[in-house]
Amino acid sequence: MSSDLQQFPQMLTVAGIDSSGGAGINADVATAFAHHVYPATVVVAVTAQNTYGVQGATLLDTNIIEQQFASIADDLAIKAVKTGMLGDREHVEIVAAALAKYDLGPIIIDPVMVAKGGAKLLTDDAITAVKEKLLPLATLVTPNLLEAQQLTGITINTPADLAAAARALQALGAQNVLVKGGHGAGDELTDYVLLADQSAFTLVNPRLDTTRTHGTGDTYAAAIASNLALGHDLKTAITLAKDYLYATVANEIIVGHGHGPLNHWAKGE
Ligand SMILES: Nc1ncnc2c1ncn2[C@@H]1O[C@H](COP(=O)(O)OP(=O)(O)OP(=O)(O)O)[C@@H](O)[C@H]1O
Ligand SMILES: Cc1ncc(CO)c(N)n1
Repeated sequence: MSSDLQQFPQMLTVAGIDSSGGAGINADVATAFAHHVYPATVVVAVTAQNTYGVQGATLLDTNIIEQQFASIADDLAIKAVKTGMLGDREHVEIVAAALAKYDLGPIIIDPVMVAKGGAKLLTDDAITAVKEKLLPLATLVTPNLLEAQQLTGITINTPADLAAAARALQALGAQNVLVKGGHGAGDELTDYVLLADQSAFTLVNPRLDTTRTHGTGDTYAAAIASNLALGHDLKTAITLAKDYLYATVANEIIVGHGHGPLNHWAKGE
């Protein structure tokens, strides 16, 4: 369908719902709204979780997942898409097929594998499908250190290892790579970015002394997708997203008793 009316910036998140509201689709929607971007959602999984951990998860029937994509593609003008929790191999493949079928703009793949409390959000046998089906579609892939190691088989101990892992992710087909450093040691956290033109840069921030970091990875990728939907280039989109993420962690809100959610009002814009 077409219209001459100027469409409001729109992004799509393809992920799981978090009953406690802090991660997954909930974080993505909050992030998009805070960026004045309209979020559409393809729900892949429903989770029962809170700030202590994940108590249950159900993957939706693949037919309704395909239908959600079709409904959105028939009507909305999506300018960027991000994926989060995809659950298992079958769901990774269904999502990859839909991403290849529809033009949804730049594709951010957040290869979510394990939740903060340690619960698995992706089965082991799905990792091959992520590598073979999703990464070749990725404008940007945003693994944390553990996910980068799982996807590449490279143990990351040094900056050289980090650079090698990012290159290996490009070799698997991702055009641009952001390896997040939240799981690193020390007082400073370093994210490493390798762009398609082979230029690389780091984003360094102090580690904030807080346990309220539920949904940091989701929020980061959703902020990048939102910035791309707004028309920013990728480097600017990543830099602005990092600023947004830092503010949401730095300005704590007290919700729950474990790894609490972020403050999406922190920027107040
Ligand atoms: N305590 C903290 N202080 C400041 N920044 C943090 C903190 N924890 C995480 N971050 C930032 O959040 C971003 C995402 O971190 P991380 O590597 O933990 O991703 P993730 O494991 O995908 O997150 P999630 O657990 O939500 O899936 C990184 O840029 C990291 O620097
Ligand atoms: C639904 C969902 N997606 C992603 C994560 C990882 O932050 C989570 N805990 N829950």
